[in-house]
Amino acid sequence: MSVLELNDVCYTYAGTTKQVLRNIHIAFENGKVYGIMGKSGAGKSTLLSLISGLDICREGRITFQGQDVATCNRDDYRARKIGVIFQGYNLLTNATALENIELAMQISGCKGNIKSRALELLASVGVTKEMAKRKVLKLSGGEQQRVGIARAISHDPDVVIADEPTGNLDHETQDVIMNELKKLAHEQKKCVIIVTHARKVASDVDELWGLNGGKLSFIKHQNKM
Ligand SMILES: Nc1ncnc2c1ncn2[C@@H]1O[C@H](COP(=O)(O)OP(=O)(O)OP(=O)(O)O)[C@@H](O)[C@H]1O
Repeated sequence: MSVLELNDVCYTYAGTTKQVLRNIHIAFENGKVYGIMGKSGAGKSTLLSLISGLDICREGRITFQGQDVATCNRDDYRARKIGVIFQGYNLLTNATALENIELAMQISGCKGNIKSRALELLASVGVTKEMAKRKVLKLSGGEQQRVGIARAISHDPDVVIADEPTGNLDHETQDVIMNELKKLAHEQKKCVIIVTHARKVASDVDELWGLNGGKLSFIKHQNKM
């Protein structure tokens, strides 16, 4: 069953006439990694803003577990249902890896022993206790992105959105981060949606889609599935 569905979604920015997204239909399921490729200006960021609840879908419908995202409490939706991973990591650079996770957990209202849960989360993506105590700027790009992944899943969202998550990383580290994202889908049964230009990443997802001229079309399934 799908966790997130887009039905006939169109989008035009206020004050403009060009339709940036045109009649988008897609159903995302838990346990899969989706890749969305498209040229610069194809509408990828616009699509992610709608999916993540940063912007409201006014034409067509986006539903999360059957509920219309446009009419639900979007602060709650963003704080609890969706996790986001950014190309530039967007971590608090003056804070340690552990503090980044603890803060995210406090903001999203997590209860219990936040420190030990944060350390567990970091360990689950390969960040050791020693690394967790370092300021994030003293971590490599790949290590910072692991912290970014831990933060994105710190409130246990069903859907994890990654915007060019490996864009700043070398090929070997791209593989490591992709493996972490695949683990989230295949072992933790999250729905992982990756927007990417990287062909290597695109070749490693379970379902690949292309965004072209505002239209989303299916490209392929991963044979390994
Ligand atoms: N706030 C805005 N107001 C008006 N038009 C916008 C706005 N933001 C984006 N656009 C236009 O919408 C289209 C899609 O932009 P979007 O940022 O979604 O593309 P993208 O595929 O993410 O591009 P890139 O890969 O370069 O980040 C572009 O033509 C862009 O100029």
